[in-house]
Amino acid sequence: MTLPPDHPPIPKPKIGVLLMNLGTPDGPDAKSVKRYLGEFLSDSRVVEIPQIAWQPILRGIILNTRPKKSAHAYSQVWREDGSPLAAITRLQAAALKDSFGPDVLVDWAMRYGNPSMSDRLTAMKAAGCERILLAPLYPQYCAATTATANDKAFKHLAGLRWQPAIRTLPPYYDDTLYIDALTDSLEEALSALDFTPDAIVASFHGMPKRTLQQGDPYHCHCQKTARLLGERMGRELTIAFQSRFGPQKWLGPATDETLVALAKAGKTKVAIFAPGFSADCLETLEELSIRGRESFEEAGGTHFAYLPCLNDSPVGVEMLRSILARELEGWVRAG
Ligand SMILES: C=CC1=C(C)c2cc3[nH]c(cc4nc(cc5[nH]c(cc1n2)c(C)c5CCC(=O)O)C(CCC(=O)O)=C4C)c(C)c3C=C
Ligand SMILES: [Fe+2]
Ligand SMILES: [Fe+2]
Repeated sequence: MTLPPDHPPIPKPKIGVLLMNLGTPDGPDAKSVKRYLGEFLSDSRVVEIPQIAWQPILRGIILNTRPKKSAHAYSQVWREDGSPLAAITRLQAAALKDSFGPDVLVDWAMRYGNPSMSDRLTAMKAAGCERILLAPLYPQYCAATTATANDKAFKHLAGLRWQPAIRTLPPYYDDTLYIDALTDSLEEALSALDFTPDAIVASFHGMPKRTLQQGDPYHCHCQKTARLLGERMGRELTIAFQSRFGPQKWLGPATDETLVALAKAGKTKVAIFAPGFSADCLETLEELSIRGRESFEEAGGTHFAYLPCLNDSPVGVEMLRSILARELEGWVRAG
């Protein structure tokens, strides 16, 4: 059908899959980190203190002290292709690119920083995506991660005359595909070690404890992932929560304290991994692999191994492909 000359162009209908992760600074320097943290920590889903009280603390204290320290941490893990979190998410999107047929576009975006969700959603619309699967890459649901990523996408859609139809990827913390992928990945990494760990620590990102009482299912999702994984692997896992921030009480036990307690209890050989992160990042490569090792060894630990996230490993990508394909059912014919 030919359109009248004054009709806006209508591209061939397509489907979009948007992988969404947290975000990261553009560079490992204090200025970039300050910009990133300013956006991240101003999100009221992340810091649930009224903005009128929080912004003076954030702008007056935190953004004048933390960026320099964090920039140093980022510089220790920065790769040739950029921040690990962004580089790995980009590789995951590239690996999934041709998975769902020629009419399905796969792209990626960050909740804070670049590439921005608005940019990538605009590009998807321009390419003809009339249906979009938003995929927050967080296995365990948390308002501070999953919900805010979806919120940001919906805020962008609120400005569109012609909105695409939307689906969101549910959390997959207890999905057999995820538990199996973690099991395969961990067993391979454990069999390559030159020691047998006395303990295996599953470290999840922490959250303020009151979010559990307020009804966020994050804590329960983490516990269930660890239980299912332990059952599947036939070994006990030690669960811990990392990255405490600010003076409030956070979910525990804390990862740093757990590592020290293990070493002091004579469990001097430890392997640690972070099942809640779909990609290695500052929190795993610097906080666990560098600083975690230091505190463990200072407390008397002798053998320490950090086991990588699923990242863009074949088993990790295959798991993502399967859960995304399931969410696309009815939009894309199986095949
Ligand atoms: C109140 C503060 C924070 C909450 C709540 C929080 C929740 C949360 N975060 C992740 C995943 C990641 N966080 C990362 C970095 C990071 N997180 C906080 C604070 C909170 N996180 C800060 C201040 C930082 C920045 C680094 C620093 O200055 O220490 C990252 C890594 C980003 C990267 O660039 O590599 C991830 C990933 C989850 C899953 C979560 C709640 C469940
Ligand atoms: Fe965080
Ligand atoms: Fe719980």
